[in-house]
This record gives sequence, C-alpha cells and structure tokens, in this order.
Amino acid sequence: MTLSTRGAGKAPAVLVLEDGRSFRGRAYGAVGETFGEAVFSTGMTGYQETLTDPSYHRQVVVMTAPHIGNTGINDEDDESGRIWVAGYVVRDPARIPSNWRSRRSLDEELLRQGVVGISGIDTRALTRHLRERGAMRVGIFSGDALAGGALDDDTALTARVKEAPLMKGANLSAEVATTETYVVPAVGTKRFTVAALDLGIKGMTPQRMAERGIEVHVLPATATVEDVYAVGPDGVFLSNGPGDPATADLTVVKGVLERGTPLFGICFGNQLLGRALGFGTYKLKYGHRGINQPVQDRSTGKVEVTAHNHGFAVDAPLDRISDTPYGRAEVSHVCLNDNVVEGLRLLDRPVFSVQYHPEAAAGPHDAAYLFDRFTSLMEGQRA
Ligand SMILES: NC(=O)CC[C@H](N)C(=O)O
Repeated sequence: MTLSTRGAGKAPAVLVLEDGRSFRGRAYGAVGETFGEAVFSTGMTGYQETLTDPSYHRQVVVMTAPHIGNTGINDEDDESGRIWVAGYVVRDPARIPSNWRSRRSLDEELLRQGVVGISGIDTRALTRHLRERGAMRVGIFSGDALAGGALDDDTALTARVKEAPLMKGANLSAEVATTETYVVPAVGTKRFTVAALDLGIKGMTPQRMAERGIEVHVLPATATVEDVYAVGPDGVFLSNGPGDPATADLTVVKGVLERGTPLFGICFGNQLLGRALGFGTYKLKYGHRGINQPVQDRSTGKVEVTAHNHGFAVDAPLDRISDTPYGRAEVSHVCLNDNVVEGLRLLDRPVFSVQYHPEAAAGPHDAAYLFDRFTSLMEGQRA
C-alpha cells in the first residue's frame, strides 16, 4: 500500500475518485499511494477510535469536520492494535496538538503506521459529491506515486483506482479478527459467560460487557458452533466488522438461533442476524458514519443519539411483524434521518441486535442500555 514512510511535509498529493473527480492537496501522514472505498464520517471528535475501528478496513475516510488532530494521539483510546483505515482525508489538520493525554501528533502516528493521507482539500465538496453520487472507490497518491507527470494525469490515475477491489462482495472479517481466543475477565463478581464472535470487534465492546459482570471469551471469526458452546456460554455476541454481510458464513448464527441461546449482535452482527432470519442486506448509497445519528427505539419510543459506521443495511419491513424460520421478528430500532433499519428483535426467542455502536467509543452513551438488555435476557434464561 505505502511506498515510502518519509515525512510527508508539504509534498503535493492528489485524491482521485473512480468517476474521475479529483482533488489536489498536500500529503498527510505517510507518502505513497493507497486505494479503498471513499466514505465520510461526520464525527467532530473521536478520530482515534475511528482510525482504529477494524470495520474501516479497506475504507478511505473523509472527515467532514475541518479541524482534525487537535487532541493528538494518546495511549488509551485505540480500539484495536493498529490503524485500520486505508487512507485518511482531512481539510485542515492541527499543526500543534494540545491535550493532557496527547503523546504524539496524528500526522506522526499516520506516518509511523504507514497510512497515506491527504490534507488541504475541500472536504465539503468531496462529501457533497459522495452524497450525491454514492460511496465509490478512491485513490490517494503522493511522492513517487506521482513521478513522471502523474500528478496531472487524472486519466491514468482514475484507471488505477478502478482496478481496486469493490466493497460489495468483500469478505474481510478474517483479515482483521483475532486468530486466538482470548478472555476479558468480568469486573467484580462474575455473573455470566459470553462467547463473542470477533468479526472485527472494537476493544471497548468486551469492556462494556465485563463492566456488567460478564466474562467475555472473544473467539476468532472462523470459530465453529462447537467452539462457541465449548465456552459454556450464557449468551452469544456477534461483533461489528468490515466487508459485505452477504459474503459471511451464517452457520454459527443459525446454530445459536436453533438452540435458543440469548444472542446480541451489533452492526455487522445485526446484518448477519438479519440474513440468518431470511432478510436481505443491501448497500446504502453513502452509509452512516459518525457519532450523531438519531435512532428511535420503537419499544419505548425514546430517541437516542448514537455512533454509526455502516455502509450496508438490513432490508426488513418496518410496518409489520415478519415470520422467520426462528419465529416472529420485528424491526426494533429505526434511523430517524432516513428510516433505515437500525435494530431487530425476535418475539419468541431472547435474540436482538442493533445496526450501530452501543459501546460508544467514541460516542454518546445513550445506547448503553442495550448491554443491560442483554444481561436481562441471560438472567431470564436462568430463571
Ligand atoms: N461497523 C460495522 O460493523 C460495519 C458493517 C458492514 N461492514 C457495513 O459497512 O455495513
């Protein structure tokens, strides 16, 4: 991906979309070239959590907030062991980070991890373009990637962008998930054991469960139904993750549904549950990414402001209960911006999921109650 890790400085850089639109700016982070799906995030804070969220694997993230990097990078807020975004696009990065926890600048961290970025471009124009035309492939080029007059040759660069793989049809969980099972111990008294399938899990997710007395066994994406039940779980958790849910193997999800074990899924996990129930998934035009998305919990009528990062969604009817191979299902949550399905619930089994991020890293904590719902379901099964 990266050709060089020289300091980016003010080297010229160009961002080229697959439809030929281009933006010229300066290199940010590593110098070189990178490709991915161009998506935009509306979060004004929490860039460290965004960068290290494995769900962003193969995506070039455009930040709509113009100032990014103000609080630097700290040693506490990573959501995984590395930055996962394929590229990073910022209007006006902070020149000097300032925060009591900051250890280094964002620019330095991107450079250290070889993440190619671009700054100084009109991110509002780029976002409007993506909103109108939809998410599409993109390339960022700087340094040697622009040698021999390539900076001015959009046609050649566009052709290279079109060679990059599409997000539709991409099966990526195994590329980001743990290869070994690990255990996150319960904080305080252990009340439950949960088998969490790592499809691209963020660090805060098992933490939120541990805080509720759950011992979390985080299993590789390739785990089998037998692996899941070997843990002796009171409940099963399906994580978030990158890629197209249509490519995922549903054997484990169906195995858990058949046994009727309490099940909670988020994001990619919601999409897998939806597919296992027989609903379709489809690609949204430009997706939901940010920490300010309004969602309604239809069971209480309450509106919560939530953290999102999804480009696909479940296709389930909003206006009626559906019959599925595992009993009756309903859409439990809906996005108030566009009526996209944001949650599913089975009426006859202890099973539910949401399309967003209740672990809230970074993000508002409005959805924390969902982890309590999960513990209540596990408690109910014991009674
Ligand atoms: N955060 C996620 O789990 C994302 C799920 C899926 N990759 C999507 O884009 O919709």
